[in-house]
Amino acid sequence: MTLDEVVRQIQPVDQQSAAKAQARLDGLTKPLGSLGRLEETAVRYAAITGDVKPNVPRGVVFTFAADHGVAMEGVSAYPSEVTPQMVLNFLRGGAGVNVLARHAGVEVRVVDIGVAHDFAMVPGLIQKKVMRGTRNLRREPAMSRTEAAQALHIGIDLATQAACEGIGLIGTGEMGIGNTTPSAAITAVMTGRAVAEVTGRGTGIDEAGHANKIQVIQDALDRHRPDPADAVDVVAKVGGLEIAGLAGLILGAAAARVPVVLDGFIAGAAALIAVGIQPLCRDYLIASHRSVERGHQAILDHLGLTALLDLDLRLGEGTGACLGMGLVQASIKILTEMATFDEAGVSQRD
Ligand SMILES: Cc1cc2ncn([C@H]3O[C@H](COP(=O)(O)O)[C@@H](O)[C@H]3O)c2cc1C
Ligand SMILES: O=C(O)c1cccnc1
Repeated sequence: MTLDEVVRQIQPVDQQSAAKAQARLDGLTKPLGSLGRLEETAVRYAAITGDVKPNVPRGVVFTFAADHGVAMEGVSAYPSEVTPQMVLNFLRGGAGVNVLARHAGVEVRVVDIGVAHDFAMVPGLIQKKVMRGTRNLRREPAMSRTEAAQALHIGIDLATQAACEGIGLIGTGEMGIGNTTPSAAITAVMTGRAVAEVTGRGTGIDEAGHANKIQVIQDALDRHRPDPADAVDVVAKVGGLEIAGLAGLILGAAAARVPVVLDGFIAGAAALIAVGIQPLCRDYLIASHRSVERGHQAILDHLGLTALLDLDLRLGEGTGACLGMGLVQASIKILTEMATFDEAGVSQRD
């Protein structure tokens, strides 16, 4: 599918199914509205899928890995070698996302979309490398428009394929040392906020490192002047391969009517790009948690989303998404397994 085809395929969510799900929730044995955000989540699931009696879906979290030329500017507390090292850790099942995915009963799929390392044939790794890391966005565009489009398509294809396999819930994950820098750049451009307002400390840089990171991002925006009305331009000039891949994943999932559970700040930046390309895909998003990273709240506000959890997480990988997917599963069970007042013979309110 071309990007235009995917964009055209995305439809508004189904308000009739939402109303039916809400009516069922209102008839369950509990004070009206008392399951709060869980009810809202079940309603959103029904609106997205059009299914008012859903089975608990199979879930997959996609962890896209890529490197960043801008890491050479000292914007991260960790070296770029960590990116491929963590990819191998994901494949062995030893990372945070693996643990929380097992806890939620969801699968992790690890995608090399642009790691600056040549992996041997590693079992389980989805090899889709567009290039060995982006260019240093302080000095030149991170990617060409063609490279960004390639990364978007990889995400679209993976979501489309997952939907064909019957996957009913998709989570976003990422790994890429330096990637809070392009994410903050995207956030500044797409929300119109000042760079300092949306730039945080990522893996834990100090005060001086933080000031440098803000300057690096400001230099990039001054140099490239990305056009907020053209989200592909933004992700190409100041983005990352995993961010473009995740934006494609969101678009592909929305086109297939599969709900997407967003992780934290980097996922949020990808969502800004996806929604910039097709505003309708916003309604296919569920925000799992509010990240510690400064700027994440600005993204949630811009998208009109409220996070389900606030656990002071700042890891990424898809860790928060796994927890959020567990809550989506819980909300579906409430919708389908709980007894109504009639069924249970419980008296309704006067
Ligand atoms: C061991 C380790 C595991 C990680 N897992 C996710 N991240 C997270 O930290 C990085 C972003 O922060 P920054 O922009 O400051 O580099 C990304 O790789 C993100 O996924 C990790 C970082 C480290 C060091
Ligand atoms: O919110 C996130 O996704 C995040 C924050 C800091 C570092 N890595 C990821």
